[in-house]
Amino acid sequence: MKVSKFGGSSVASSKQIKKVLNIINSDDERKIVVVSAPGKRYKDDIKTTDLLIRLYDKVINGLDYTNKLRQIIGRYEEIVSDLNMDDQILIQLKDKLLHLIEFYRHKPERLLDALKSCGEDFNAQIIAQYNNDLGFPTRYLSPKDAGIFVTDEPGNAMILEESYEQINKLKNYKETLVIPGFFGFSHQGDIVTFPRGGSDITGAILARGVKAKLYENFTDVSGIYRANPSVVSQPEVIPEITYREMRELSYAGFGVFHDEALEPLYKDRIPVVIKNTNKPDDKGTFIVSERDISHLTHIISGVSCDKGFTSINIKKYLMNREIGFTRKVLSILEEENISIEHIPSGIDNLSIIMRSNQIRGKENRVLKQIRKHAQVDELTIETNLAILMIVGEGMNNSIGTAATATHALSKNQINLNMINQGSSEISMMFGIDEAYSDLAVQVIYDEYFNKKPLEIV
Ligand SMILES: Nc1ncnc2c1ncn2[C@@H]1O[C@H](COP(=O)(O)OP(=O)(O)O)[C@@H](O)[C@H]1O
Ligand SMILES: N[C@@H](CC(=O)OP(=O)(O)O)C(=O)O
Repeated sequence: MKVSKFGGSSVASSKQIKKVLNIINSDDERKIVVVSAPGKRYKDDIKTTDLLIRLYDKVINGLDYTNKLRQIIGRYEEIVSDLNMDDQILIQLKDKLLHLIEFYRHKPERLLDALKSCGEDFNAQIIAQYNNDLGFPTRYLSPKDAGIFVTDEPGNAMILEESYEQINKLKNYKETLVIPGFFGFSHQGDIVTFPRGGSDITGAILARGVKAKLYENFTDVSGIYRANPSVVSQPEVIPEITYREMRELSYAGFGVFHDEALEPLYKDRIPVVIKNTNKPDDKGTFIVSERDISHLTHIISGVSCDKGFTSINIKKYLMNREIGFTRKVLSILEEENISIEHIPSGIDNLSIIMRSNQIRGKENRVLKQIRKHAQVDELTIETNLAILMIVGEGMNNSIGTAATATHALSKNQINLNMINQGSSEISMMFGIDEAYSDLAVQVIYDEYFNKKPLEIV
């Protein structure tokens, strides 16, 4: 059995939905289908999820929201009418939105999640009904009926382990199931969404639950490129990549597959393939637990860069001798509920790197607390930092990877604020100024994929 997830661009219009259904109906093993909300039909289009967030903003600010409501229903109206379906369903969708607005008006966090979930929920209902009308037995299943129970953290849900037992029973359905991505239900019965892009997570949860032989993730590109295609022109597609390589690359900005979607998959070693809805015969990229690195064509698999980091830099003479120093500093961040990403350090210095949105608005308080409790010699804060990540299983067995990268960056006047090599030795991380992030990816791509011969020891 395969679980197949179709992203927003794959279900953005009736034309795309027909392609999706051709793919599903051409393979009997595609029994569980996860769909996103209608995404962008063209470059400057607005995703339905973003329209729903705008609707929420209007409601919460007491503004007239009729136009926003019309715009959202308009997305589904276009699909329903192009598919020649009965437009009665549109009345139900509108009533559902109005009911949610009324019901949760005084519970903003609940309202936001409930409205956001409608994007995928409405699409799943329409797609299931249309395929069933075509004569392919198909059933819409809500995440509640599918057994997707999650933690009660609005916008940031995590699957509860006990869900998997109920999800496993989905194997018993005779029909093809269409399940909306992006949300689950708390034990109290509330809708709770995953982080943005979270339909990938729903697909992964279902794939693990039914122990699928393959999790297919259909999108608008023919696999994972070695670098973001909006930064590097026509990058190569990666044929095969391991979970841990993918985790590091998606952490640092490979938006094509959600980094949290790997977690449910890696324990049961369920392989993933990223494929193109518009070119389903292209091979795509396989994400697997292990790959043979004895005949590598490239030392590194890919390069990515993510912006929006902040670094707190601390210097203190004899820091290495002071027991509990790092703990003292980290507990200040913990008290402020700030999660941190990296802690590169030396004998007398320590940097703590976090996503800027974690510390925004709390900077002065945090610095004041560090000064007060840690008696440091120097304390600075750097914003607008980017993290450049060079990743590849081949790095472990090769020499000179770091030298090649640093040489390429320095030749292009890109200053390195920080270098960190993970103990896994499959990645190297550089802290650079945000302004250089695109250039850094381009020069690393050129260095490794446009000319560099292999040197394996
Ligand atoms: N390294 C990469 N490889 C492939 N696509 C990437 C990469 N980095 C960023 N992307 C972008 O990810 C997009 C697909 O992800 P997403 O927009 O979430 O698709 P979907 O609508 O299918 O969910 C691609 O169109 C591409 O622009
Ligand atoms: N629709 C949600 C969830 C999602 O996964 O969408 P997409 O498949 O378009 O990335 C979002 O926009 O965040």
